[in-house]
Amino acid sequence: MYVKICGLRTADHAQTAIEAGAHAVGVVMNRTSARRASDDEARAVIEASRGSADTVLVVNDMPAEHAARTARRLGFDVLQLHGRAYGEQDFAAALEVVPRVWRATSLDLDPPLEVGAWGEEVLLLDAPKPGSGERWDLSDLADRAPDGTWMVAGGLSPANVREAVDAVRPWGVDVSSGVETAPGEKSSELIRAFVEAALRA
Ligand SMILES: O=C(O)c1ccccc1N[C@@H]1O[C@H](COP(=O)(O)O)[C@@H](O)[C@H]1O
Repeated sequence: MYVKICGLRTADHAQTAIEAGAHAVGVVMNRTSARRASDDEARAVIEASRGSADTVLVVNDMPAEHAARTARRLGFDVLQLHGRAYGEQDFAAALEVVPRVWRATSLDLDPPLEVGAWGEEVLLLDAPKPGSGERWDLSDLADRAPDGTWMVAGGLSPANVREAVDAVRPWGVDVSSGVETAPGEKSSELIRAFVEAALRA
C-alpha cells in the first residue's frame, strides 16, 4: 500500500512520516489552504525527504503551468493538480514542464476514471471539498473502481483507513486532516498511527 501524508510544512513531520514508512509527502501551496506552505517550508520538507519519499506539490487554485514551474523551481518530484480548476489541457501544459503529474478529482465532477486519461501518473479520488476531512460514500465506486495506480483520500484517519482500503482496494491512500489536531496542525503521533494502520491494511 502506497501511503502519502499531505499538508506538511516541517522537516520534522516529513521525517516522522518517512521513518514510519510513508512513500510520499505532500506540500500544499494554494492560496486558501490552512496548510499553505511558504517556499522555505516547502524546501525544508523536500530536503528532509530527498531520496526517501516522493515529494508532491499540491495545488487547486494556481494556473497549471505556473504550478509546474513552481514544482520544478523548488525541486518537487510530483505535481498534484487537484480538483475542478484543471482540465485536460492544463495537464498537457503542466506535462510540458514536469514529467510527473497526478490528477486529483472527485466523483461529483464526473471525471474519467481511467488512470492516465489526461497523462497523469496517478489518479487520486477525493471528497468534493479537498482537505476538508469530510468522508464520501465509497460505495459510489461499486463496479467502477479504477485499476492501477489510483489512490483514495477524503476524511481518512488512523481509525478508518483499513475500512476504506477493504471497501475499494486502492493502490494507495492519502491523508491530511486525519493526522492533525486542528486545521493545519500536524501531529507526529497521528502521522505514525496513520502510516502504521495503512501499511497493515
Ligand atoms: O489540504 C488542503 O488544504 C488541500 C487544499 C487544496 C487541494 C487539496 C488539499 N488537500 C488534499 O485533500 C486530500 C485529503 O484531505 P483530507 O484528508 O480529507 O483532509 C488529499 O488529497 C490532500 O492532498
